[in-house]
Amino acid sequence: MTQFADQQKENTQPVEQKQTNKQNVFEVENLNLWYGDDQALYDIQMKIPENDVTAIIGPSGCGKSTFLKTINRMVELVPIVRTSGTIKYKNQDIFSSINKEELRTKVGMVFQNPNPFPKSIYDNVAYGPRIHGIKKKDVLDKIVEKSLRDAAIWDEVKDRLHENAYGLSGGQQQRLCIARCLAIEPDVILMDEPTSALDPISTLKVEELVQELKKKYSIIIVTHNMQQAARISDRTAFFLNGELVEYSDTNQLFSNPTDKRTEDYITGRFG
Ligand SMILES: Nc1ncnc2c1ncn2[C@@H]1O[C@H](COP(=O)(O)OP(=O)(O)OP(=O)(O)O)[C@@H](O)[C@H]1O
Repeated sequence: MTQFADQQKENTQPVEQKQTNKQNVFEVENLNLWYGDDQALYDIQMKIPENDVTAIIGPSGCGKSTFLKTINRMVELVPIVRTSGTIKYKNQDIFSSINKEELRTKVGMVFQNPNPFPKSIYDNVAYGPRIHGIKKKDVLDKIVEKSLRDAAIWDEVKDRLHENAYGLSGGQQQRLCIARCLAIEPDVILMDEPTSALDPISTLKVEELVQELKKKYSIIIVTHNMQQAARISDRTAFFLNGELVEYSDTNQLFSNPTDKRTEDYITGRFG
């Protein structure tokens, strides 16, 4: 574990946007978002590199989930939402150059509570590919096996693929949901507190899985758990009251934060 800083610092430095050699999967500029008259995100600027694990931390209500749901346009399911600013996914403006369905195929999402469909394990994973027109059994069989293997759950379910997914434990259900997400071949996986409903052993399995998945996917994970962010992420963004206060390499953010508010939060002075 990284040591948290305990030095007092002046709150004068700008949000760090360190350049990396990697391409960015997302480039967010001047993003503002309102629910009706209430503003939830303020002028967010953020470049998210590919094949990194990017953690989003911050106290309850600071806008973490809203931000996550904005970058795959799920937030628009709330009718009163209004946004301004630009978000580019691989250089394409997500509001004008790519349609929502295509974006959501490329940017999959895993939620806080495992939410398998009331179907068999097999049919849960085959659901997305079938919607995308894949009908042949041998092709679906391969996709299902590969997705379950990549989600590190194949060995546990290979002999019960046609049993109902609700018969799995919570941790297994969450890895099944990750397999379901992988089956549509996304580039990016958004995870909204994916382990907060899981026991410590299931949490560890999902954390290990995230480390494997980042070899192929870019992962953006909202977590309340700062130790988890420190363990599994390459970069961390700290949100507070709808603002992005600090965004940098995870080691730096936890060991040498540039903003006093970040330091207060990671040292447990509030939140
Ligand atoms: N559907 C909605 N309608 C109106 N306001 C909303 C809606 N969803 C979120 N908000 C408001 O937007 C702000 C940010 O909420 P959000 O859920 O993004 O925060 P969060 O950091 O993810 O919180 P938590 O850690 O508790 O999940 C809060 O003030 C919240 O009340």
